[in-house]
Amino acid sequence: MIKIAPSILAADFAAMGQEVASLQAAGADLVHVDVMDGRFVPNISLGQGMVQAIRRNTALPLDVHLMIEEPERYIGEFAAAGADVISVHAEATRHLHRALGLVREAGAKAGVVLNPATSPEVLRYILDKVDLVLVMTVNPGFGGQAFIPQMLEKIAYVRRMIDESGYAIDLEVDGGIDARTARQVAAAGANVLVAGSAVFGAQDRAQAIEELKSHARV
Ligand SMILES: O=C(CO)[C@@H](O)[C@H](O)COP(=O)(O)O
Ligand SMILES: [Fe+2]
Repeated sequence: MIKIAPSILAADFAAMGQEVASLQAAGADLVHVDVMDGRFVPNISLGQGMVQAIRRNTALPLDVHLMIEEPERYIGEFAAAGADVISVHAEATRHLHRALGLVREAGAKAGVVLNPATSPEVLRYILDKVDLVLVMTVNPGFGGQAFIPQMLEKIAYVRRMIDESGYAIDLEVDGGIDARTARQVAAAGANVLVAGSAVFGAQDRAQAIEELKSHARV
């Protein structure tokens, strides 16, 4: 089953309540929330207050993508704000294993994110600690970037690692996902697709989500 997680980075921030509320009826499975600190990535987006406000406007699970240095400092606050999944970048913490444990202790599902240049080998000893692996298909920091095709090989490699581990772990991809790349990433083994521009840039969001799902059915 393919799940679509629209990224609210591409939404109208001045109308976030309505933007988020419209997603469930449009067929979204999760709401992807990009948190950027201006240090780990060269952009600042939103924080715990916005996550709380989004929580009040949807029953969909909140998939919080932390693009912040030393994410362990804020895991408790994002969990309290209503995050269902909290994903931390492997590159942003010295103690990835501990950070993932903190996410689960805080009551959220734990995700680990890999930048395009990061080897999937970093997952080798932590697969028992994660509910989700997120393979970045662009360099994090901005919406609307072009998909990096070399990531298809990494997605397929991570899919094999997950299947061999025997754990129930989602494989998410993020960045440059449209109908064409949706088909490619799903064929490589991804089952959760983040889409910002492809959903919020469409005239009809329900149609855009259905189109992504139908292209990903392989
Ligand atoms: O985490 C990020 C960017 O850092 C993403 O979630 C983007 O917001 C996805 O946007 P599109 O590439 O789909 O427009
Ligand atoms: Fe993201």
